[in-house]
Amino acid sequence: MEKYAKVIVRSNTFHTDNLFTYKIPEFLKNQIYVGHRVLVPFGKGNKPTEAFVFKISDTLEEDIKLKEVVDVLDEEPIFKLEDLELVNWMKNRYLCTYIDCINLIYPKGYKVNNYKVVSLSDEVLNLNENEFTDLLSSLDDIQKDIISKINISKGKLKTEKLKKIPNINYILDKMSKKNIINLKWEYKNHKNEKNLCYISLSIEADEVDDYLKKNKINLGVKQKEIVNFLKNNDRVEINDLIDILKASKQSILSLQNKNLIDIKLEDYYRNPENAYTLEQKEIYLNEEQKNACNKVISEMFDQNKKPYMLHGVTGSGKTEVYMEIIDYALSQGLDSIVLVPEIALTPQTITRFKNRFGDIVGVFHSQLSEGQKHDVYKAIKAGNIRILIGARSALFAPFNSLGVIIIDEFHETSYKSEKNPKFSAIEVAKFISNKNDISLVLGSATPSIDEYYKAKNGEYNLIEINQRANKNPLPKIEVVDMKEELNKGNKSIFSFKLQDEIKQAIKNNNQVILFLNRRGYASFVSCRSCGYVFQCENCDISLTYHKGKNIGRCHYCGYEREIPKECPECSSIYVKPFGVGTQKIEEELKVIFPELKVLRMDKDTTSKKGSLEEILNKFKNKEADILIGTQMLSKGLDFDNVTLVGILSADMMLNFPDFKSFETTFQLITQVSGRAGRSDKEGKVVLQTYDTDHYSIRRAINYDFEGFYEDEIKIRKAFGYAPFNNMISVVVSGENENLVKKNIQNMYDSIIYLLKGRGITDFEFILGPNPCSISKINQNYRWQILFKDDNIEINLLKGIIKYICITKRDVVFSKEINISIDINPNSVL
Ligand SMILES: Nc1ncnc2c1ncn2[C@@H]1O[C@H](COP(=O)(O)OP(=O)(O)OP(=O)(O)O)[C@@H](O)[C@H]1O
Ligand SMILES: [Zn+2]
Ligand SMILES: [Zn+2]
Repeated sequence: MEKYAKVIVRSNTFHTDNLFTYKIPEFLKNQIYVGHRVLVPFGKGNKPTEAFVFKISDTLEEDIKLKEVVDVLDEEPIFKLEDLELVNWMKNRYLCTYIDCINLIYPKGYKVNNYKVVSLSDEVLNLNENEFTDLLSSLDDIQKDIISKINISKGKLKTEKLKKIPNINYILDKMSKKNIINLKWEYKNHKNEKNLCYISLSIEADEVDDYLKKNKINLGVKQKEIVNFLKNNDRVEINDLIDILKASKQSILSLQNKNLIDIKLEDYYRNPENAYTLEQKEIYLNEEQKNACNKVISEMFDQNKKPYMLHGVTGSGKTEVYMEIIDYALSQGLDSIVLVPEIALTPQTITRFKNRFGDIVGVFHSQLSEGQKHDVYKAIKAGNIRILIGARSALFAPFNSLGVIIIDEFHETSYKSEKNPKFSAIEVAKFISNKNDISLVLGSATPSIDEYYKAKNGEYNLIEINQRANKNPLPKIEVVDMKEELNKGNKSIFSFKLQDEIKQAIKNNNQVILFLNRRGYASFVSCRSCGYVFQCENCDISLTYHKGKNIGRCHYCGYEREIPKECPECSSIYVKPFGVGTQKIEEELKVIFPELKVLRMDKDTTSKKGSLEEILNKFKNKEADILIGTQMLSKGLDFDNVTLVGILSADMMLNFPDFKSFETTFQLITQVSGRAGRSDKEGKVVLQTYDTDHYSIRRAINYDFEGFYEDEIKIRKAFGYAPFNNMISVVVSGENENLVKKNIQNMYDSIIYLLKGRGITDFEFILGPNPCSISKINQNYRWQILFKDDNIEINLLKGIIKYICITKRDVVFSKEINISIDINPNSVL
C-alpha cells in the first residue's frame, strides 16, 4: 500500500502556506509519523527542505505523480498531536502562517544544514586517459577549472565553494545535463548539542603496569602523566585534563587506541546562572492564602474546570500561593509553568523559586543562547526540570505531564507578542489548559479590564485576597497638585511634600523609590526661538535627550545625534531640552540631597548583562538610599526597607494617545505604590500630578479597583472598544510612501469589493486607510486600516482579511511591502 505525507514546508513565502503532499518511499514507510520532521524536495532545483508532517494517508484525492520524501530527520516525531492542533488554532486565531506558529513551538536549537555536492559522473570516471583529454579539450576554461577543483578535493565538492564563479548554477546544470558531473544534495542534521567528554581508565588502576608490560606498551612522558592522573581520579572531563596537564588531544586519543582509557560523551546542561541572592524566610500561609490554594488544589484533577483569576492586592503574598500550588502539583507528579512579564526584570521572583525548589527550577526567555534553550528543553524532556519560569514562549515547553500554568501580573502588555504570530499568551494558555485539563491561574493586583469583564461574566473562578501578608493597610497615597506647587513658587520637579517625606524616610533609616515613566534626560529638545524640534532621521519621533553624551536618541530605532549649541533652522542659541526623564530626576536629586546615594534603574542602566541584578543587590544591601526608575519598578519588586514611594508625574501617562492609557495609568499607580511598606514597616506614597480629577487617578489613590473598573467599562462600551468588540489592525509599511499608499488603497478596495459581494453596504466598522500615529519607523512609512467587529461576524471579517492579505498577497501587494496583522493589538500606534 502506498503512503503519503501532507507536510508544511519551511519557506518564507506566503504562497507556500499550504499542506503539500509527498509520496513516502518504501524505505521510510515505517519511520515517518505525524509530527515528524522530514526533508522534501522543494522549489526550483528541488532543494531538500525541512518540512513537518501534519497528516499521513494511504489514498490520494487526485491521480498525480508526486515527488518523494527524501529522508526523515529525527527518530521520534518532534511535535505531538496537541502541538499540531495548537498550530492550527493559532493560525486561525491570529491570521498568521503555519511556519510562524511552527517556529514558536519548535524545539529550540534544532536546525538543518543542507548543501549541494558536485562530483564527476560515472561516465567521466570510466574514461581512459585519451578520452578524458578529448573531453577536456571540448570544454571551456571555466568548466575545466571546475573539473580540476573537483579532482583536487578528492572527487567531491560543495557547490558553495564555487559560488564566486558567475552563473555557476547555470553552468553546473549544463554540465549535469551533458552527464559530465553529478549534482546531489547532502545535509547535516545539526542539533546544537553540547556534550562533555569524560575520560576514565578502562582497567583497574593497579593492573595498569601489568597490562603495559604484558602488551609491551611504552608510554610517552605525557601519556604516563595522564595515566597516573587517572589512577588517582575516577574520571575527568577532557578539557580539564588538557588544561591541568597541558596534554594534547593526540596523546589522549593514542591512549584510547591502546585500550587503556574509555571516553564517554555526556550531556552537558548549560544552566544560566542567577546572580541575585535572597535569604530564606519561614512562611506560614494566612487564611486568605490558604483558601486561594485550596480552591485550585481541590480541583486539580477535575475535568473542564474554569481558569482561576487570583485578584490579590499588592504584597498579599500571591507568589507564596503560586509556590504552594506548584508544590502540591509536584507531589502529584505534575509539572508547572510560571509565566512572568519580561523575565530579565524579575530576578527576585526566580530566586524565591530556586530557594524553595532548588535545581528543578528552570528559566527560559528570549535572551538565552540557542544552546541554552536547547539544554532547557532537553532537561525538561528528561524530567530534570519540573518547574519552568519564563516569558511567554515558555508556554511551549515540552513537559510530559504538565499540571499547572501560572501567569503572574497577567495584566502586563508583554504577554501579547509583537512578533508573528502576534499571540496572546493568555489566550494560548487557555487553549492549552482547556485541551489538557491543566490548572490555569492568572494573578494580579490590577487585572486587565478585558479579563476582569470575563471574570464577572463567569469565565473565571475569581479568587480574592484583600489583605496584605503583613496585615498592614496598603500605603496611604497623598496627592500633590503640581499647579499649586507652581503658585507657591516651587519650580523644582520635587514638591515640598515629597522633599519632606524623603528627608523623614532617610532620617528613619528607610529607603525610597521614585517612579517616572520616562527614561533619558528630557523628552525632547527644541529651539525656543523658532520651535524647531530635533527629530529622528528614520522615524516620525522626536529625539529623547541624554545628557552625559549630549545626544538625542530615538527610542524606536536607536538613531543618535549630537545636539548642537545652535539651532540648525534659525541659528539661535536657545536650544533647550524640555520635559523630564529619569536622568534629570537623578541630577536634581543630587542637587537637593547631595549626601544621599542614588541608584537608577531604567533601560539605559540595565542593558548590560547582570547590571539589573547588581542594582537590585545594591539596593537590597542598603548601599543606596533612593532607587529611581521607570515602569520596571512596578514588576514584583519586594524590598523590606522601602517605606516611601514617590510618583513624579502621574498624569503623564494619561495623555498617551491610546484607548488603554487610562487603564495603564491606574495599573502603574497601584503597582508602584504597592512597593512601599511590604514588610513590618508602614508605607507611604506621594503622588504628584497636574490633573487631580481624572477618574484613573482618583480611583487609584483609594485603591478602588472595582470603582475604576465600573468607570472604565462604561467608556469602553460607549466607544465600542474591547472587551465589547474585537479590533483588527492591518499595518502596511515600506520605504516608498506612495507605494505604501497605493497598496493599502488596493487592499481596501479589494476588501470592500468582497464585502459588497456578501451584501454588506455599511462600512462604518472600517477605519482608514490612515497614516499610523507613528507614521514612520526605521525609514518605513506606515499606513493602517482598523477593523472592529461591529455589525459584522468576526469570522467572516477575518476570512476576508486573510484571503486578501495572505492567500492573495502576491496579487494584491507589491513585493517591497510589509504587512502586519494584529488581532486585538495592545496599542494602535
Ligand atoms: N503568609 C505570609 N507570612 C509572612 N510573610 C509573607 C506571607 N506571604 C507572603 N509574605 C511575604 O510578603 C511579601 C509580599 O509577598 P509576595 O511578593 O508574594 O506578594 P505578591 O502578592 O506577589 O506581591 P505583588 O503583586 O505586589 O508583587 C514577601 O516578602 C513575602 O515573603
Ligand atoms: Zn531655531
Ligand atoms: Zn528612529
